[in-house]
Parts: sequence; structure tokens; C-alpha cells
Amino acid sequence: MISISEAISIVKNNSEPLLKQTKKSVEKAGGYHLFEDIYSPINMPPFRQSAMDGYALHLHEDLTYTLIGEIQAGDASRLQLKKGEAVRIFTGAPVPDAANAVMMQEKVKVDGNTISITHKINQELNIRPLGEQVKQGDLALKQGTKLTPAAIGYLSSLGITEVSVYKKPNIALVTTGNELIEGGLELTYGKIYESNSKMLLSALYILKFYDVTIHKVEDDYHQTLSKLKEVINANDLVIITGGISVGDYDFVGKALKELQVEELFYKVKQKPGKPLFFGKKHHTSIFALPGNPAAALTCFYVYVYIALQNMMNKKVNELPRVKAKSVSNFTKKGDRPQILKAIYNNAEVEILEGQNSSMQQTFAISNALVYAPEDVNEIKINDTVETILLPV
Ligand SMILES: Nc1nc2c(c(=O)[nH]1)N[C@H]1C(S)=C(S)[C@@H](COP(=O)(O)OP(=O)(O)OC[C@H]3O[C@@H](n4cnc5c(N)ncnc54)[C@H](O)[C@@H]3O)O[C@H]1N2
Ligand code: MOO
Repeated sequence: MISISEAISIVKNNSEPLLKQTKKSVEKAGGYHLFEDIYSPINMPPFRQSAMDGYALHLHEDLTYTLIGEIQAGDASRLQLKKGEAVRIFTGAPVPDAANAVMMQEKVKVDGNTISITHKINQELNIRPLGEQVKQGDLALKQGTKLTPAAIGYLSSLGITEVSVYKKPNIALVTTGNELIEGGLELTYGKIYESNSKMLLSALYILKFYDVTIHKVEDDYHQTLSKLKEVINANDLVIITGGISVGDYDFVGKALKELQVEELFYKVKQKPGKPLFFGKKHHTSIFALPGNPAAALTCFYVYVYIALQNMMNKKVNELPRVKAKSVSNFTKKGDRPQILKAIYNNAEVEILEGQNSSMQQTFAISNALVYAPEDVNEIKINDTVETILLPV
């Protein structure tokens, strides 16, 4: 059995950036990173734009101007202005070539066709120059840029409808067990409602991994073998829950061996999550998480999370860890280091009752995990403890 830190470093060293590209429509590309530089297909703004509702002026020495027309936003008219002439104009409308300033209407006196301003103004006042944000052919956004809502808006303003982005992993979630039935069906004796797939799907969605398929197999070797073969071939990451311990009907380990998945580790000295498997087949990473729901989710946050961040080429690949003051007493059972469900608030952490790896109720109200190392048998109130903050 290896230690938690050995297991973490094996995951870190054996999960690489995917570096594959995929095309996305721009409105669905939020959260992705650009795979290549994007050059602007147009000038932005594409014409000299008025930044105010007011009057576009062809400046001259005098403070009065003759009004010769009106230009609304969207108008295509190209009015010619002589020196001393003005047009009524609105925010976003094209400023005629000959106009060299826009005066906001609050500062203009109108008298029929004559308007007057109170003082001389600078050239180009209140005019957004052609290509002020980006010029046609210039770099609009660099490769690697994260597409925030603002970036999506910017690219859309350039008329870009599709972008090439770094692909996120496609992920298969596989649950195993004869005892599992779907929510909505009658709970017959000996069965439980299947919950791991929904729990892990939700954890993945919160981390913005949406390309996820769910698969279910019974405790049957041939079914397990053929399903795992199929999903390993078709996915970048496979997350299995259950069937990885030593029972007569735990077929996951045997099937992974038969499929020649390279075992990077099996079994970690930790509670929960002892029978945790991590392996690789070609470029596909495979985690077999223990079936106990709280063990599965703990292993997801401590190990699978790292692989996901590495696949996305993220520099920080572990969840944040902070030092916090315990507000609870806790006595550790056994010698395995423990990862404890807890509630963190403002540098203080409460270690919860009900740490068994089947206890979903405890995890449901947690927002943190406290790490109790091997050599610590007791945590007392006011002790400083290492706390992992969960993305919940
Ligand atoms: N003789 C031994 N028995 C066990 C050992 C051991 O070392 N020696 N380890 C125990 C530990 S620790 C764990 S953790 C579990 C892990 O077992 P498996 O990964 O094989 O998981 P299962 O037996 O299939 O299921 C365990 C538990 O979780 C429930 N489960 C499974 N899948 C789901 C699901 N999708 N949704 C909800 N609940 C699920 C399942 O019904 C079981 O209660 O092994 C111990 N045994
Ligand atoms: O490793 Mo198990 O998850 O302790 O119950």
C-alpha cells in the first residue's frame, strides 16, 4: 500500500495536457482556452462612431453651425459636411468623414437650423476612431486566452462565430453493482438507489466538464470487461465506482488486468478510499474508485481532480489547502491517515460526526476535508489542521 503523498505524485506525473483541439460555436466556448491566435477579420469599430447623442460638427473658427441633416445608428447615409456645418447624430451612428468632433446635446443650444456651442472643442472629441479596439488583420486574442463572457462578447463583435479551443477530456462514468436501481423505481428489498453517477456528474459539471457519459454494469465479469473495453477506447478519462475491492463479485480489477491497463497504483493507505486504483491505457487515464459514496467522492477531489487539471494544462492542479483552527475534538480509529468531512468557515473548521465512508448525509453538508496524518491520533479543539477547500 502506498501513501497519500506517493499516490498524489503518481497522478501528477502520469496525467498530461490533452493538447487536442476542437471547434466550438462562439457562444458555447465560454470557459475554454483558445487553441490558436485569432486575427481580427474587421476593424473594430468598423467605422468612426459617435460616442454621444448630440451633433457632429465640421469645426470652424466660429461657435455657431448650420444643421443640414440627421444620422441615426445603423444609417448608411454618407452626408457631406462643409466647414461650419453640423448633423444631428446619435450614439453608435457613423460619423461623416468630414465631421471632426461630436458635441453632446446637453452642451448645444438649438435655434431652428442653427446650433451653437459655448466654447471651442478639440478635434475628434466624442468620436470612436476606426479600428480603435483592433485593426483588421491584427491579433485580436492570443492562443491560450481563457474565453470569459467578455472575450465571447469581443469575438462576437468581430463577427466571429466559431473558434478553435483546447478540447476538454471526454469522460465515462461507470457504476457497478447488482444492488443498484434507478431513482423513481420502487426500492425492493436488498437494493439501494444508485447515487454515485449523479454525484460525480455533478462534481464534474461544477468543474465545467460537460462531455460525460454514464454507464452501468452489473456484477458480471463479461459485462464489466466489454463495457470497460468500450469506454476506455472511446474516452480520455474513465471513472469507475465499486467492484474494486476483494469480494468474489468485484470484477473491475480483473477486467482492467485483462484489458492490459497499466496499473500505476492500487490501494492507498488512507481512510476512506483504501481500494483506489489508478492506471493508464495509451492516453486514457482510468480511476477505479471505491463504491462507498463518500470514499468515491473523497478520491475524486484528492486524486481525479489533479488528473483533470493536468489534462487542462492548469498550473495549479490540487484543490486549495489552508491551515484552520479546529472547533471539534476528533479521535482517529486505526492507523490509516484520514480525510475527514468538515465545515470550514472563516479560518475555523468543524470536523463532523459520521465519518464512515458510506455516510452521504455528512458529506452533503460539508464544504471541506480535514487531513489527519498517520501520526496524529487525536485532534483537539484549537489545534491547527490542514484543510482542503472543496469546489462546492
Ligand atoms: N474483505 C474486505 N472487504 C472490504 C475491504 C477490504 O479491504 N477487505 N475494503 C472495504 C473498503 S475500505 C471499501 S471502500 C469497500 C470498497 O468496495 P468496492 O469498491 O468493491 O465497492 P462495492 O463493494 O461495489 O460497494 C461498496 C459500497 O458502496 C455501495 N455502492 C457501490 N456503488 C454505488 C453507487 N453507484 N451508488 C450508491 N452506492 C453504491 C455498495 O452498495 C456498497 O455498500 O470495500 C470494503 N470491503
Ligand atoms: O476505504 Mo473504505 O473507503 O475506508 O471505506
